[in-house]
Amino acid sequence: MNQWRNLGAPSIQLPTLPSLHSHLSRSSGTTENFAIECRNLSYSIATRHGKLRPILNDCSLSIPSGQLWMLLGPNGSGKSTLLKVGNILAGLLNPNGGFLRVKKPRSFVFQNPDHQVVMPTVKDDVAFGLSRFNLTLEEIRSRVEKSLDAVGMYDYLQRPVQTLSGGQKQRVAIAGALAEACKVLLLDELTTFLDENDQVGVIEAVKSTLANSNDITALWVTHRLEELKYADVAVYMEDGKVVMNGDASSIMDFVKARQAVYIEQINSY
Ligand SMILES: Nc1ncnc2c1ncn2[C@@H]1O[C@H](COP(=O)(O)OP(=O)(O)OP(=O)(O)O)[C@@H](O)[C@H]1O
Repeated sequence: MNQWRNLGAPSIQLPTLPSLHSHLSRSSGTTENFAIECRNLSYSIATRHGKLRPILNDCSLSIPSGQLWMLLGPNGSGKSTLLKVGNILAGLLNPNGGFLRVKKPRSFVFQNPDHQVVMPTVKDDVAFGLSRFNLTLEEIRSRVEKSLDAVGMYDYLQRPVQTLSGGQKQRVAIAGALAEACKVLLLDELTTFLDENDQVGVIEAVKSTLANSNDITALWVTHRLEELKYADVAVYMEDGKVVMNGDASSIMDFVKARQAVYIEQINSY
């Protein structure tokens, strides 16, 4: 059973920060317009020596519905962990403090395309998660077709999944989430194993899905600076913290400046 299809876990409201929560409600009137909202979120793991090791430290983000946000940062900065905490469903991870709300239904799509598809054909794969809803065959067919159309994979309806490229598998996985009426897509480095064509195909599929829906939101983890131009907002993380968020060009400048400092340090040794 692939986990990305599990939907419907409750939003969590963590026990701390009552004053901050009431401040949010007061200042914005409502927080309902945010698809993902976290405030001062922390997550630690217990080490073998019984100590707590912080992985996420005081992270705050408010992502409005309908937007594509990208999460960048060096290896180990906590990007995937933040996404997994946002996925809370199936008890994947439990944060230790802060406030988190993620709109439902939400789906998590993983890095490796071969872990996304489970059924023999494209249409069966997209229909797979719909069996637990009380839908007629006609409704299932309509949802499968519409969601494949949304990611540009309608013509592949009958194709055996093993004949698809990595990027096409990722798009089928996203179609599966859309068929289940997913409102939040949590996308973890989907383009890592893809060639340039597939990379562009996947990100453009996500972008056009959001543009045509208005209320689907995506949080996209990436290492690729060239993908930033698709983002409404980009977030840079370091050492488990959100260091900065802003438009693509300001984050690009920031990352390049960070890289320049790093290279200078290496060269000075
Ligand atoms: N279950 C775990 N047990 C121990 N350490 C963990 C666990 N999960 C994450 N970590 C550590 O937390 C830190 C953040 O990991 P995470 O995978 O979130 O980083 P990332 O920014 O997504 O990295 P990358 O870009 O390499 O994928 C890393 O140092 C990682 O080793």
